[in-house]
Amino acid sequence: MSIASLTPTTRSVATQFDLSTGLAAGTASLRRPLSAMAGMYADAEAFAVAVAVEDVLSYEFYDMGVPSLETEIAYGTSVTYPGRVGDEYFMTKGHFHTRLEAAEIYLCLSGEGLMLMESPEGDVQVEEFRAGRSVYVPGRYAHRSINTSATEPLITFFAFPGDAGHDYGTIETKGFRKIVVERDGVPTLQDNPRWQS
Ligand SMILES: O=P(O)(O)OC[C@H]1O[C@](O)(CO)[C@@H](O)[C@@H]1O
Ligand SMILES: [Fe+2]
Repeated sequence: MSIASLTPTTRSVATQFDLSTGLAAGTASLRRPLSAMAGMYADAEAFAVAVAVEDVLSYEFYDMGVPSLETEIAYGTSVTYPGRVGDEYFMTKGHFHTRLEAAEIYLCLSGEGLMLMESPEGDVQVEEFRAGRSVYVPGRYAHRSINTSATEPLITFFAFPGDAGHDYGTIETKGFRKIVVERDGVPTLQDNPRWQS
């Protein structure tokens, strides 16, 4: 292959991700400390205590700066760290896509967890993440990654249409219908007591 024959671009076409950390040296990630998750966890008291004790990094991910165009593919890695707020596992905020019909694909690189998905009509789907397993998030489904390991980060690679956009407002206002908590050492799906119709 002639590397010189590649079309010059203002953006890098190749990125080296460290498979043990999920991170790309020299590329800035978007970092979400626990304090950025106010209102997301069911146990508000446990959340306040956890943030006061130490505002740890709960997850980080990459926005590789792909143009927001239908013809482009936004991608990156996402790293959700192990931890809990009360009985609820560390998780991403979660979102619908602004273009609701836009789907997304995830490949789990390491760790273990769940993808929680929910349609506006209230259909809830849960899929398992483990190394080598992909999870396809259909269009119209809000999605949230949840790390169910007590020790290992959940590392995924994701890709979605460049013009999908992120609608965080709906989840910030209403929450997901379901949450995942640890019961007798087992990840368990239960109704979200803070969900608002
Ligand atoms: O955007 P959230 O819900 O905080 O979670 C971050 C994850 O979602 C994505 O936006 C992909 O949909 C990624 O950047 C990352 O995997
Ligand atoms: Fe998404």
